[in-house]
Amino acid sequence: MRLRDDAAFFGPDLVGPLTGIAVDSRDVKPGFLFAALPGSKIHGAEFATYALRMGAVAVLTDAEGMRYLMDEGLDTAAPVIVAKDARLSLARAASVWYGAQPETIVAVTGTNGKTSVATFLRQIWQGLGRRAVNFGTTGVEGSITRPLSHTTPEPVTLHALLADLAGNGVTHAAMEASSHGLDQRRLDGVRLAAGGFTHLSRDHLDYHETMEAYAEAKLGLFSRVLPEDATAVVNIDDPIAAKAGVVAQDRGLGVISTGRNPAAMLALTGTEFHDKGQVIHFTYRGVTHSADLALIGGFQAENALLAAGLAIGAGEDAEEVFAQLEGLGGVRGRMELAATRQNGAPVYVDYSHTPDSVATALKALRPHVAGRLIVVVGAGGDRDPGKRPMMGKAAVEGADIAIITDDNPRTEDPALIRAAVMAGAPGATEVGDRAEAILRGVDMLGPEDALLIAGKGHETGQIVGSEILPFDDAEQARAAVTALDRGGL
Ligand SMILES: CC(=O)N[C@H]1[C@@H](OP(=O)(O)OP(=O)(O)OC[C@H]2O[C@@H](n3ccc(=O)[nH]c3=O)[C@H](O)[C@@H]2O)O[C@H](CO)[C@@H](O)[C@@H]1O[C@H](C)C(=O)N[C@@H](C)C(=O)N[C@H](CCC(=O)O)C(=O)O
Ligand SMILES: Nc1ncnc2c1ncn2[C@@H]1O[C@H](COP(=O)(O)OP(=O)(O)OP(=O)(O)O)[C@@H](O)[C@H]1O
Ligand SMILES: N[C@H](CCC[C@H](N)C(=O)O)C(=O)O
Ligand SMILES: [Mg+2]
Repeated sequence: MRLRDDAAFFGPDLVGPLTGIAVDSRDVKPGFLFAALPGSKIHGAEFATYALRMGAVAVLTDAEGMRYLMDEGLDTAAPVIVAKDARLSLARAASVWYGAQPETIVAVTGTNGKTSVATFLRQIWQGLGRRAVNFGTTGVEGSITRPLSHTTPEPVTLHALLADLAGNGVTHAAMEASSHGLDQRRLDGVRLAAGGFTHLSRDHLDYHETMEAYAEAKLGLFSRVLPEDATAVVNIDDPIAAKAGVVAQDRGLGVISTGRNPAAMLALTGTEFHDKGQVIHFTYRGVTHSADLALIGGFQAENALLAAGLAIGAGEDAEEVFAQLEGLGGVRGRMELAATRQNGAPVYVDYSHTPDSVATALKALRPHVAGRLIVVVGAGGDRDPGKRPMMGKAAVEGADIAIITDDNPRTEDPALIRAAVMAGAPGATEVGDRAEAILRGVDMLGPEDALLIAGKGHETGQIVGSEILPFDDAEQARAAVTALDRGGL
């Protein structure tokens, strides 16, 4: 294997075949290339000696890593490859190493809506008879299922997965491109047919620091990762997504614009909400269409349309794609009707964990609620602290009653996280224990009311410290309804 000309080689040529690639020294086996990457806490080069002891036969690193190795006086017969951008070289190396990828791969980015769009796209493909998967936050779903620990896996895991999918006959894959994944070049070795952009709002500033840097990371999908024969599908209601369309157009890529803006090529022109979802009217290249979607929330219609645009952009016939829309099923933990009280009041579980998505989810429910809208919400620990009061504000502004509780505290003090959320939520009630908060919310429900449990969606555990305790919002909602309606409490 040769990494392209943006890398320099030090030491002797590689002797013998490589047997694998690892980014973590603890995963190295004899014959491996060890990618010693710059980290947020430590440089991977600090683990090179250990990796070599475990049998690594080559090391890939950057200039900083090389300096460290020279300062340490690393004495090895193994070649050291120094790349300008070691993460990019790793992505390309992993792509070459694993080789096979499904024929048609689409990536979707944006602060919210990635999992939803990827899932809808997979459903559209499956409806058209394709062997398809979506993968990201909820693992690999569709024709094949697998667990995943990242929304966008790092390159070695990603390319091992793509080769596995291709080997199992999967021809179509819809993947999520997280901003961390784009910034760290995790998907730069993936051969993409199309890329989508939902919208950008505040999140992950603990990592990106500024909204500009966050937007720049997302735009990388369009300025760098998509090949020139790919299509960009962007929601032009959002200014940054619209900018992605311009970036793509400037590079000569095909562009399909979507959104409520009448100028969009695939434009959402009207919505009628009903009990089970919404009838949408839309135009594509000037021709009008309608579809009855079994999905709650205007934003879900926007996601469905973006998914349709991506299917078209990746080569499907538009009319056949639109015929699939009525069959779309909801996404686990996204506006999921988890339980209904005997008096008819619904309890929804939604993965809204940013200020914008809390506001969007509450706004989406409003037309369906004649009485009071109640929300149970909290913010995760070890994540952007600046979003906490903004989430509290979105909760009290969008709901009639807000209960502030714990999400995943991780290594932080949960009381301090709640205090930060409460600072933006005057009039809200604080209930630390999430199960109790859900029970209290369910207990308040009158016949015309509705409850939204926001933040954890499909998650089945609560991360407290370094432990993951079993916890499932939908299950807790059902338990609370059963206990209250059958007189169990
Ligand atoms: C903040 C972030 O993205 N971190 C990623 C980064 O790790 P890091 O910079 O913190 O690494 P570090 O601990 O400083 O270590 C530096 C290097 O030394 C290596 N190491 C470390 C210890 C050791 O014993 N041996 C060893 O070789 C590490 O593998 C790493 O390559 O590089 C690692 C290897 O590529 C990633 O696994 C790791 O993801 C961590 C686990 C993570 O939690 N990432 C999250 C925030 C993330 O990526 N989330 C997005 C979703 C976001 C969304 O909601 O949209 C995702 O795509 O999942
Ligand atoms: N198009 C959209 N516009 C605004 N909010 C949305 C949109 N789509 C989804 N949401 C909100 O964001 C939440 C998360 O949706 P989804 O899981 O599809 O996003 P995601 O981008 O994959 O999130 P993550 O970054 O955590 O993986 C939903 O539960 C909903 O509240
Ligand atoms: N991918 C997001 C998920 C957040 C989910 C929420 N439940 C939390 O723990 O903050 C993140 O890692 O920031
Ligand atoms: Mg996701």
